[in-house]
Amino acid sequence: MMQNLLQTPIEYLKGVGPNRAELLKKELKIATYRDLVNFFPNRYIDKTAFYKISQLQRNSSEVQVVGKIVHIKTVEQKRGKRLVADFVDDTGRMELVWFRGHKWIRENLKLNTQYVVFGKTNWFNGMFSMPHPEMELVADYKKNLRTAMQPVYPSTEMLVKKGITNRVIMKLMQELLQQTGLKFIESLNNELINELKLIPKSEALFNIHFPKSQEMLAKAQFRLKFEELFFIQLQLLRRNMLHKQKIKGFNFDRIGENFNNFFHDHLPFNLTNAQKKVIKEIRSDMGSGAQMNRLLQGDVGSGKTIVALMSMFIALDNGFQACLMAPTEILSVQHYNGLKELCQELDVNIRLLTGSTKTSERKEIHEELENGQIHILIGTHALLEDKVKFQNLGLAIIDEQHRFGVAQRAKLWKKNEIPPHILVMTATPIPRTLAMSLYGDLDISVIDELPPGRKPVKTVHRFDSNRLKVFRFIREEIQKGRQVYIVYPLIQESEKMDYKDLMDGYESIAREFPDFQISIVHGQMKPADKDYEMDRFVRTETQIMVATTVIEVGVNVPNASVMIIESAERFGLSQLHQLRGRVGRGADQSYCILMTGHKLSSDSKTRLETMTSTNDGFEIAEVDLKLRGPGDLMGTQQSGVLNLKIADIVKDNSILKSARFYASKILKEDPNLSMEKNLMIKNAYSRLVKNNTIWNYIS
Ligand SMILES: Nc1ncnc2c1ncn2[C@@H]1O[C@H](COP(=O)(O)OP(=O)(O)OP(=O)(O)O)[C@@H](O)[C@H]1O
Repeated sequence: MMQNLLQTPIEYLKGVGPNRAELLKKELKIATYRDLVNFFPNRYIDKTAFYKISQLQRNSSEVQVVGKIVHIKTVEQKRGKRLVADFVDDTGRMELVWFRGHKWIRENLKLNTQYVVFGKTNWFNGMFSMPHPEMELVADYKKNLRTAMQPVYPSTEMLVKKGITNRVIMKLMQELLQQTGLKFIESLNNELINELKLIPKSEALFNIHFPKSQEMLAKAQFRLKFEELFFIQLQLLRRNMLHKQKIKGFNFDRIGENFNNFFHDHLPFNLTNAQKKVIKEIRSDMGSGAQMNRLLQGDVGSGKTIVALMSMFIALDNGFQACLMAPTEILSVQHYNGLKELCQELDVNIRLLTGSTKTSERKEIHEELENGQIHILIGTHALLEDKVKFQNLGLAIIDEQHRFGVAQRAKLWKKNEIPPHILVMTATPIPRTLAMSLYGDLDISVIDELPPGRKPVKTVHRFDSNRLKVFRFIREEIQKGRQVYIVYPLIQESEKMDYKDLMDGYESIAREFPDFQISIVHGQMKPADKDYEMDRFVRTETQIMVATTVIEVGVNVPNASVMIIESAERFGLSQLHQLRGRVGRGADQSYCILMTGHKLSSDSKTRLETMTSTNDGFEIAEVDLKLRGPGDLMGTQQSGVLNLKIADIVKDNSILKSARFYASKILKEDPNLSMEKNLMIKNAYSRLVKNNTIWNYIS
């Protein structure tokens, strides 16, 4: 019954009718009573205060005054006519002004009758004037629904043009909430309501539209934000839980020869505590009987590779194969060389498969993979091809999730009847709260500690006018035997201009340093040429690498100790941090120099200051999130975190944490929400799952 009422088409609401219904649907996607209830104001105007005309301030914004019109006249102006009314109260006089709608106003306004007027005032010709005020007879004002704060709803030009003003929406909302008999079913349990001191749902929905006070508004907002985030988290956590129950995984409970051998005899350094913790988490996942789906986050240089390798050993020790997939050829080769070196003393067969693997070798790899001779396969997305068949793939590691995406992850799954365990590694720190929502389907491990003895990269900001000094510094470093990166921005919209910048830069550097060898790498080069240039730099045949951001991800040249970033104001924070991560990988002191012109926006300044003040990727990611909002962070588009109606993933961080905490607590105690006390939650949850939109649970 109540469900039905909420689903009532909006044209049945008094005051709507077919034309308005059409408009509301088109402009605001409001088609039913439910849609209207869930259409929230985006701000509120405080209407508790009344001003006397004598109290008006020249810089006041919106004010409310009671008085009467004593005279109306039309004033001819160069730019057209305007209608001016003398409006008085017992303290003074002001003018109400209209530039449009004169006829209607003249016919309808009553002289010498008390009105409440509301609007912005201007100081003009020695007097206050209020253009196009909202007006209401004091008599009506007393009758109508009053709230301390007037809601202001999102609107469109078309709506205003067609007369669906904010006032009209308010009226409709009032009609809906007070005249239709709409009632809302509670969707949280008493425990939550009591513990968090939440107000009842119906009160929250009423106060979000017509707040009785500042305090009630805050309570309404809190309740609805909590509820929104709570149900999202409940859904994510439950999906994850069901996945674990449903999707069986290989049970790797053996820790055998490879792992132990390596751990005891061949580990080149002591693992950090963070690495140990993460390996433990992975071990326990792989031995749990369920399929692992884990995201491994670790700042640049935090030592993810060794964690990947030891996880692969667990698969090998249980008689299975493993693979590692990287987004580019350069990175695959780098991983291949690195892992091969680490495994020198072990009886482990590692192979590399990329787009440029020769046909004969490729064939051999295919065969040896199928008959189990290859233990570990490393490569690019060439690994995803159907021809690549494993004998028994037990663990698939994906480096840099963002470049692959969920669909490709799924493809890896299909390589076996039972899906392999999946470990996704990323060096782009994602703030924890965002990660919770973005990767709700993955468990998350974080390496939050750098190996000991790392010297933090010294980061400075220099203006272009100081370039000569910077050049001198580059020279000194190269003379000490180090190598230098010089990076130029490359954004798609002005690819041509960027290309020109890069080439101009290259030429001026070549002129400045005729005695040094220079590599150049950019996106328009053929992969083979890129690799060739990169390789020269890796082998220290060149001292300077001029590049666009193609070198951003994962390139490892420990001897490179200086990173110069040109037009640094044009880079996002995460990108700057990634670029900086290319130096500081060896024993030497490293430097990152951010070059800019003098004109900088305040956001650019914040970014540069953040970079020069911290090396902590997670801290940087938090600032980035605050500056840009989640919309610009990679991967968010597809995730639905942006479809939040009332909560803000950045500002409501603490509500999100608490929502996550309680969702998880409830599921732990009552995984299927079958307990009596969770009935309300269960009902709301089923509606949510059925309709696949969070906000349909409101009812
Ligand atoms: N516990 C440790 N103690 C000392 N050195 C370590 C430790 N763990 C890793 N390293 C070294 O630190 C360097 C960086 O490690 P690795 O390449 O695994 O980082 P990463 O997390 O993959 O970073 P990036 O994403 O930037 O490539 C390597 O040279 C590695 O040998």
